[in-house]
Amino acid sequence: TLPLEHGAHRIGNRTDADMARWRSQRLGQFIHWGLYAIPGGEWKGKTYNGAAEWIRSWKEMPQQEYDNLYKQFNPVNYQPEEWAQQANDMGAKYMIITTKHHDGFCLWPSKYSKYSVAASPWKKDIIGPMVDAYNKKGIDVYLYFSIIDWNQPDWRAALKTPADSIAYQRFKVFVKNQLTELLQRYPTVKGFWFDGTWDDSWKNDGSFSDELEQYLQRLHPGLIIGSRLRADEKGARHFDSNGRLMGDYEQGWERKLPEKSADVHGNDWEGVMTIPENQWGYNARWAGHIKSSNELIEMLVKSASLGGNFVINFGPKSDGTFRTEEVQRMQEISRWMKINGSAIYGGTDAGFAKQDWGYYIRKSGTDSVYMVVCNVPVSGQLRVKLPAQTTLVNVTSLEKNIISGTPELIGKNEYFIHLDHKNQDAPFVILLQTSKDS
Ligand SMILES: C#C[C@@H]1N[C@@H](C)[C@@H](O)[C@H]1O
Repeated sequence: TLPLEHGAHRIGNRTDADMARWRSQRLGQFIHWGLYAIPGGEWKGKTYNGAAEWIRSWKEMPQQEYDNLYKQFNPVNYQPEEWAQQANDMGAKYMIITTKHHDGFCLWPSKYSKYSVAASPWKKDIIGPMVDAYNKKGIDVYLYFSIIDWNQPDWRAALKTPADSIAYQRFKVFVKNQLTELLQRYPTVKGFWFDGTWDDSWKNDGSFSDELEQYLQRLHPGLIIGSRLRADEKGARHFDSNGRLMGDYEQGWERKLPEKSADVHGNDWEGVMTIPENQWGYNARWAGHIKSSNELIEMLVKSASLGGNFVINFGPKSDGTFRTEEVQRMQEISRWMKINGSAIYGGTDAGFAKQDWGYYIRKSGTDSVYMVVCNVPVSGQLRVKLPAQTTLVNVTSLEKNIISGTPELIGKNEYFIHLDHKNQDAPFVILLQTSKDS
């Protein structure tokens, strides 16, 4: 292995209580909210094909006009308690909020930037009431923070001249000041979700990102920071030049999920997912494929079965309300989680071979293994193959009228579970109690 000063400083997952709490939560809510919700993907009658929160980068978007949108930010229907209530009903155990996206607009009245809610008609802090409302519901809060900041004159994507380096030095002080300010203002937050760390200026400064991460951990012990913050001294991101994960969990699963256990190498990881194909901020016109609640539930189940967290993204409108399709999905997921949440919370990779009918999830540290059935076989029966020296003690379903009769033993550690449940309109869950043969 290469001698790295700014590569991974820990081999293997964190074992402390803060990380165990994160690992048990499994379902999160991402919220992308900011000035981009005002145009909502449209500008002077034309629609922007990319993600709505990137509209400022659209060549036909006059950037000065975008930057002046702060004069219209006035979310008169913003009700953080309602946001927290619907997230709690959905079963989210943590929430990630964009404090500042790439456009640099701060949803808190930062001392270090004029480009914040303080300059808008709204004037007031958005983040504080949100953190309080979610924490009151027992939901942890993580702060999304974009390193890219199109509003800061000292931001550079690359350092081409000595003047660039001097400006970027000032920018790094600005970043450290804002992150310190966020931790001082919102001491109950559990971590940062960094983004916008792909440019050369950041990638080629592994020592700074390493020192910044250690500084933040000292300032706020237990802080959880994913692999997207850092680069090592050779510019490697997420995994250092020796292939070891940097940060506390793999944070690269954006709009995609691992397929099998081998894809995550036993690391903690988190997948973040949009409901449309690629819209994080509010877009008035959702085009293309819009994921159903069943699709999102299956992704959540798949993530838990592979030992990872799953975070569903929502993009509130500029007035502070949520679009109907998003409210519908929160309500449908809420109904499913109220019946089946025990299979998700504290769930992890069961170590069983994947089956066509769905996913196994082990309740961490126990012999309880949940079967989440997404595809009922035409035979109407489910094959269950247990590891060697394992006996099936009991089989129950989390809903009534799922299983018919008792499981049929068909060979060494292999059973058929016969189903009563024919018309499947959502995944259903069967709990296997197993025991190790003495
Ligand atoms: C690209 C990109 C960004 N990363 C996602 C989490 C959104 O914030 C998107 O704008």
